[in-house]
Amino acid sequence: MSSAIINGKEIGQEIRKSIAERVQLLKEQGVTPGLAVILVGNNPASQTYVRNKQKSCEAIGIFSELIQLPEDVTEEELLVQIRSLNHRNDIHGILVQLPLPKHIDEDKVIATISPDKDVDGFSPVSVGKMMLGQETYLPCTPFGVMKLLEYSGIDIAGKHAVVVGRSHIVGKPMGQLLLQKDATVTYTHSKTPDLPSITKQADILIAAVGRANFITKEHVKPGAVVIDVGINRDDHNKLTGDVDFKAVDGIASHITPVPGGVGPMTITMLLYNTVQSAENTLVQDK
Ligand SMILES: Nc1nc2c(c(=O)[nH]1)N[C@@H](CN(C=O)c1ccc(C(=O)N[C@@H](CCC(=O)O)C(=O)O)cc1)CN2
Repeated sequence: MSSAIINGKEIGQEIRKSIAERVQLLKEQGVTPGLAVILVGNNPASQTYVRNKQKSCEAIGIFSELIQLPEDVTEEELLVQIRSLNHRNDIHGILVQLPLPKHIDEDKVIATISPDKDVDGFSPVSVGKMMLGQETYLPCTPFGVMKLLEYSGIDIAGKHAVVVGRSHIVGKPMGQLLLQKDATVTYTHSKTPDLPSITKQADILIAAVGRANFITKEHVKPGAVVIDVGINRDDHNKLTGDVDFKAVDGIASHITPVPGGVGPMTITMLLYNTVQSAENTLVQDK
């Protein structure tokens, strides 16, 4: 029997409907949520993601502004743009599309975004608050995975979750969010010896290693929930996840496809965080 598919496109659409209602309520109170997106250089994948973010904003009534900077922009020029956006009342969320060119210090750039507008949830303040379980903007991809599990009725408490990958933007926060929902979390990565012996213990397996088809049937316990965060392109530019879907289908109880799984949720949660930020300004004004 095939595994149940967790459809991120459908779940994302459902969440976007409720975000759109919140946008309407904000507009009735004189606030239009605004997102500024900074894109440096000509990376084709980044251009696509940014275009999709803008289209998604437009579809639900969020104002979006694109700031395009050349590949050779200096770090200081980029920081000047961010500082200026930090002060604008019509901008509630700021994101810098990653990756950045090598000559720019990504950490410094992210730390310059005001924590109040850090709708990507990447800044040291946001990460620190998340670690402490305090209210903050959660990083969009792991936040989206949590919503996929919730909407699919998958219990987390008491489950063994294994995260494969330790990036700042997915692997590390993913484990933290699962831990906060009372999972027992094991972090693994590409250098973990005998990886299958650990991943095979997972009730919930998160693949966020950034290698096409890295997770095969030898890694998966029958009945596990498999979440594929990978966005890899093969030589023909075909999108492939970190999980060998065909091999794992039928072994996992639930699985996310690529495309159409986690990816659409990343943008949905960005919209969610931007609207949350706009709502926060109303609370602060009171
Ligand atoms: N500032 C940020 N940079 C990057 C982030 C991020 O969250 N913030 N994440 C990724 C890229 N990303 C968003 O920026 C992203 C990746 C994939 C998708 C998505 O919808 N994927 C679709 C397929 C789309 C396609 O055909 O290419 C899917 O999986 O169905 C959305 C957003 C790195 N940078």
